Amino acid sequence: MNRKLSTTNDDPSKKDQSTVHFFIDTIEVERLSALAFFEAGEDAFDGKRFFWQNREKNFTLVGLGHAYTIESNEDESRYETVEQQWKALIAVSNYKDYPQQPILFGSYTFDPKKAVSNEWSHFSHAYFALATHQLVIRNEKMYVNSHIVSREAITVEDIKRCNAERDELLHKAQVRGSKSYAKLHVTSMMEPYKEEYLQSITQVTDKIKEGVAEKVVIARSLALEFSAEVTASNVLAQVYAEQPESYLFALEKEQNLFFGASPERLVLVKDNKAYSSCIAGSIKRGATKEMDDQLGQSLLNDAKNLQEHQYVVEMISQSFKENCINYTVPTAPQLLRIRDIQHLYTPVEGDLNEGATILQMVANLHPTPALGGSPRGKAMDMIRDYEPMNRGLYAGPIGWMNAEGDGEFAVAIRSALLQQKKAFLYAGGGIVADSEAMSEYDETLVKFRPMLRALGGQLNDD
Ligand SMILES: C=C(O[C@H]1C=CC=C(C(=O)O)[C@@H]1O)C(=O)O
Repeated sequence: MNRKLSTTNDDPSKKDQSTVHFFIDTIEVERLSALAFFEAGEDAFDGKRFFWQNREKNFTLVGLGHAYTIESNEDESRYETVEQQWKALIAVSNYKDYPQQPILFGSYTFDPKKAVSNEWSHFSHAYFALATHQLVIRNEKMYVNSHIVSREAITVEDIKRCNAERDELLHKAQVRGSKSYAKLHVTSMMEPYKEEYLQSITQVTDKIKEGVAEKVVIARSLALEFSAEVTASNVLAQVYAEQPESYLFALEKEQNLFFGASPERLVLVKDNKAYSSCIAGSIKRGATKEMDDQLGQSLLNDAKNLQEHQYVVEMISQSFKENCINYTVPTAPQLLRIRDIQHLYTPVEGDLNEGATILQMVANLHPTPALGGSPRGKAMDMIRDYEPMNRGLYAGPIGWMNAEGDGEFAVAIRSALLQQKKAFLYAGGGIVADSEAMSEYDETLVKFRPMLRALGGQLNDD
């Protein structure tokens, strides 16, 4: 076990120059379920927890409690604000003395120019947290970090309290394990603004034919109600069991839980290399292997989907060209098959320019034409004008970064917002000149399916 008292330096907030103290403690643990650790925080840290697992399942991060939060409602500068505050906080830490670095986790809304409203009113345009107790499981090794950040001097008593709290959580998680939950009971399912959505597809298609934009992604929501309050641990356990091949994420803010299972990497930065993925163009899975292969082949040869995909490849390649010394992009897409859907997929990777950071990449890449459109500015204007809802965190960047600037962000699709007895699910699709409203509608039904299944809801054809 490593143990050190806090280090101090200037305040990370630009506004206040008083001293900040940052205490870190790391212990290595064994036999701990990430879900059980999340659940163990249910009483003491309700509303202040997060969960992340990467697509490859070799990195899991769970956060309980907030040692430090960074929020911003700025438009252009929200990426910079998070970056500066995190760097300033890290500068006062002695993280190099520990086997596990502190990690900042959080998410950005899809569109900072659109005021957060309706179900999203509790969230900021940037919402990040350093956990009080942070579990990291990486390549079979497990570490729990505890963090205290304070303007007051950190006393031996504070550290004792923090360690006792951690030991209590570990005991709870190890002894109880993760619970098994009864199936959730949905009492109503509504499609808000269905007519407006169908109409918006026609309007957007007409505008694209007029040459206003090439591609615009339009989304809609489903609203569910349950017979009883649904807990975050319950939902997370369902998502965990149901979506083995995606990024899993969950982020609490007070009584709100934003969660999902996304196939889409926005960017991974590791040892000065950057990796992104172009995912656009979709078709359902087939009931038999033959049907599945036929559907996959027809997707690989479908001009409309290839066009939708190509806009994403061009934009992400351009971003890599600007931010990397060199980069590689395969010449043709392959299939990415996940439980409910198949996508066209092109991975992109490159060696980052000196000094380029993960949040600069996130700012540069988001929104790709897989969630916004092409050209970006025109597509965003059309989403603001025609899409009949507020996306909030849906389709925004969600992920983490460590003290040395490595990290990963996914695009928060296949996602939902849970508010006790209510949930809102979100899905969209790329609209090009020859898109048809009803087939776009059907595609959203396929994309709703993972979160709907996790929440115990059913579509007519299930
Ligand atoms: C907008 C969504 O998916 C995007 C990502 C992959 C494929 C897409 C498509 O084929 O339209 C969408 O661009 C969503 O899942 O809500």
